[in-house]
Amino acid sequence: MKKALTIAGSDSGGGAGIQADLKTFQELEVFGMSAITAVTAQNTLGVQGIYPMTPQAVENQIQSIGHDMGTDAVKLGMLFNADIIRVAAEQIKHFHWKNVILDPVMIAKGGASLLQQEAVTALRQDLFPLTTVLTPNIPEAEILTGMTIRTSDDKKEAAKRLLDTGVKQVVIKGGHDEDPHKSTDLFYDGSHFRLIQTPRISTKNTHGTGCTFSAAITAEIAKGMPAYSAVVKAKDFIQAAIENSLDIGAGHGPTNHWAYKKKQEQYS
Ligand SMILES: Nc1ncnc2c1ncn2[C@@H]1O[C@H](COP(=O)(O)OP(=O)(O)OP(=O)(O)O)[C@@H](O)[C@H]1O
Ligand SMILES: Cc1ncc(CO)c(N)n1
Repeated sequence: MKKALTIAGSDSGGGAGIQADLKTFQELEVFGMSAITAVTAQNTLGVQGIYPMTPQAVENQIQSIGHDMGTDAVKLGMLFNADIIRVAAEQIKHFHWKNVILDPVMIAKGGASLLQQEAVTALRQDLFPLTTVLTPNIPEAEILTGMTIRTSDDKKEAAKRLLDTGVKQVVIKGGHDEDPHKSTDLFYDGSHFRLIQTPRISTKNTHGTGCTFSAAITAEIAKGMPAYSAVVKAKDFIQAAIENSLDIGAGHGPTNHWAYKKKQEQYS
């Protein structure tokens, strides 16, 4: 049984954060474990409250896993502040964990800040050098590179700049780009650019798309799949999850974590 650890925030609404990660791990048949960085009071309408854990609490959770169970891959999501980022980086180094997927979560849909502004430097300095796959959306990639991203060439330039910081591979996600027909993610490993494209689905139910996508990458890497193939599979997973999204709540509803597996079963 392969294992995956998510170090991230709790979403009481169940569509993003730790909850999305564990649901995705379960569907992709890896054993999911978690270290919670913050508890959010959240639903499909927005974030009503954020309660960060102490850095010690985060450290202790990671150590409990490291000393006993170990993990085949680690996913990092909402980390909230620089102290939590430092603790996560130290523990990843301490346990020599190599498959690190960093989703640099900054702002929730609706605008709530899930990462303190001054923590961006810690993210770059402490975590980027340990990162196997970085998965920013367009606004996050803009903040991390200091450039505006509009065109496909801008995405490529941003990907190059991100690799200069020590990250091994990057996927710049296309959920926020302006193409009304396609949602295009750009993968870059330092030598080849690859575009992963799917039809854009017209829906308001996109809460947790980013978390689910990077959790699927993590699960596949934990099972031994190379990074690019893991990203392609994760794109299929999130496409099915958005296509069959759940109309729960009055705002941005969650994606459907069952959909990918159901689709596989139908065709087999
Ligand atoms: N409307 C859509 N139709 C098809 N694919 C989409 C759509 N929106 C997002 N995606 C895909 O979902 C994945 C996550 O991308 P997105 O840019 O939404 O992440 P994010 O902004 O980090 O998500 P979150 O809102 O959870 O933080 C990507 O693979 C992207 O291409
Ligand atoms: C806890 C949490 N992590 C990440 C996101 C980004 O989708 C969110 N909304 N909530």
